[in-house]
Amino acid sequence: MSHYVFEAQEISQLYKKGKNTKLANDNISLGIERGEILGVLGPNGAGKSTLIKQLVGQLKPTSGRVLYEGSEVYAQSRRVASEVAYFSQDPHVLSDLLVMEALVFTARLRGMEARAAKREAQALLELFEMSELSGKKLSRISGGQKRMVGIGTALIGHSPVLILDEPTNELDPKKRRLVWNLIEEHNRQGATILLVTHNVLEAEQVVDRVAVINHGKLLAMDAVAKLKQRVDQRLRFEIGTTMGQRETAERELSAWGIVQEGGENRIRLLVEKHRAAALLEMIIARSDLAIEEYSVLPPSLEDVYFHIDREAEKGEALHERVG
Ligand SMILES: Nc1ncnc2c1ncn2[C@@H]1O[C@H](COP(=O)(O)OP(=O)(O)OP(=O)(O)O)[C@@H](O)[C@H]1O
Repeated sequence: MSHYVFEAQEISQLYKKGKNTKLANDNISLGIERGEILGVLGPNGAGKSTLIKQLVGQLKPTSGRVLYEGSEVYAQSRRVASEVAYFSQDPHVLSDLLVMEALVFTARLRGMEARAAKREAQALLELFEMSELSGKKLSRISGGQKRMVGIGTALIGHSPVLILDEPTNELDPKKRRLVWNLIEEHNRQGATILLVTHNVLEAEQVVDRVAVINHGKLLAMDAVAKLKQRVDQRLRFEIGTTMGQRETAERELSAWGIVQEGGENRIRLLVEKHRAAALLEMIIARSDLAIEEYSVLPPSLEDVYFHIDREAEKGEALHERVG
């Protein structure tokens, strides 16, 4: 048995619409190891959903091939459908069903006996604190509630492989925590899990390895700790400014390190360790910068992600200049 559950071999995806073409994935090779949680990180439009659709056999790569358990994914679509639970970003195929029906129907498709399917569906709805919605149509419940039903359909029946595309989008903090716990629990019970998310800070707590994708290219793939070594000579400054004053502070701070998106009046800055003391002195001395609070932290997976992306962009710019 291959130790890879899924393996992508040099896959590319060229979307064509009239005269427009888009190379969504560019020569990606990767393997998903049995029993791991692999996180796929990348900004909007990076090519993550395209990669997942290729892996599960919904989209045939323009070139390259995808193996599931060592053989071509297309040659075994029924096996993939019964073993791989896929939670897509748009899980509304079941929207004409009632909440309970959607869960039971999915469990039955995975081979569960009717009574066991109903029991598990009820248990999941109870856990989600959504039992009172069991007789409601999916099209009549809120976006977050629909997502939870989608998560339920991914979890019900305990598939050996889970593929989750943005599972915690639109969820409130309590539900997000619940979903991350359930993902971890399924993994402890042996499931291999592929997880696409923008929520890097939360994903960091659960993933074993991370693949970073941007512009259709695989920029890095490694264990979280290994990736963090790339930025371990840096510190993260979290800075809050007076409302409406962020830009002034940001202009000054950008000379000190890599500025990341932080929010309306927040700045996140990745700074080389040897410059941190001088930066602190500057922050304390310069009251004109309207900095109200600051903290200094070790780098997170999110910092690694920004760093890898930035390095790749610098490389590409250099490539363009040379080429
Ligand atoms: N069916 C399609 N036809 C043409 N272009 C497409 C199609 N699907 C995706 N694309 C384009 O391919 C690129 C990759 O899209 P993809 O959906 O894989 O990105 P993503 O990383 O999942 O993004 P997001 O995080 O926003 O969901 C984007 O530029 C997108 O506009």
